[in-house]
Amino acid sequence: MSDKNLVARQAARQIESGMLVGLGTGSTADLFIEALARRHREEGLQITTVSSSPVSAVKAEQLGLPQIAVEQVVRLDVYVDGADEVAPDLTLLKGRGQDLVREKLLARAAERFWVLIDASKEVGRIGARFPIPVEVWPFAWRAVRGLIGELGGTAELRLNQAGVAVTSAGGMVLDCRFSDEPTPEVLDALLSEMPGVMEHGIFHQLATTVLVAADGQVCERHAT
Ligand SMILES: O=C(CO)[C@H](O)[C@H](O)COP(=O)(O)O
Repeated sequence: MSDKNLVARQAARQIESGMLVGLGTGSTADLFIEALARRHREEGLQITTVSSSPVSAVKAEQLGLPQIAVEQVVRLDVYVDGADEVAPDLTLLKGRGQDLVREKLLARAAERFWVLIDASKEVGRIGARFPIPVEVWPFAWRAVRGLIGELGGTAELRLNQAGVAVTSAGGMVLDCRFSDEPTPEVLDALLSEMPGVMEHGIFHQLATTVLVAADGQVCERHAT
């Protein structure tokens, strides 16, 4: 069994009947949705789910998981998702999947936020491997790129085979790099208050537990 599958199953085992569970997006989140659906089907686990993206919503529906719309959510018991990078203080980098707005909304509304990774996602600092995704209103992308430049960063408009990549919330994505990198805390604050920004991929002080799989074992790291 792959490390991703192992960590997904371990997280699914920790879900209890009666919970409202937020479903993340990505290949690890997909494996968690499958493991959760198996428990619902075979063990009669009674749960309600809410999805962070149309892709996860379709998957949950196909597997028969009860769902509510994100519009109905005020608080949820647990949000479970993957990440692209995890720093030692449990700051995350997310957003390769382009569903940042709902992902952060659910992560913030959750009592607990469990992050599922394999050890390859652990980094010394956020942005070590991937650029920081910044989701922008389409009309604002050049202006935001200019503001990123004023902070000493560079920003590249994300493209895909169809041309410009458009997120599930209708935004465009600037993949940003900072040579003289501000701390994640400072960058989080600067990007969060920047006009034209819908959301960004730094998840600071949101994860409560990171489940890390390596060599067939899962260990848990908890926020202090
Ligand atoms: O942030 C995300 C989507 O926006 C994903 O959780 C992240 O990209 C990890 O994906 P995967 O589990 O496929 O490695």
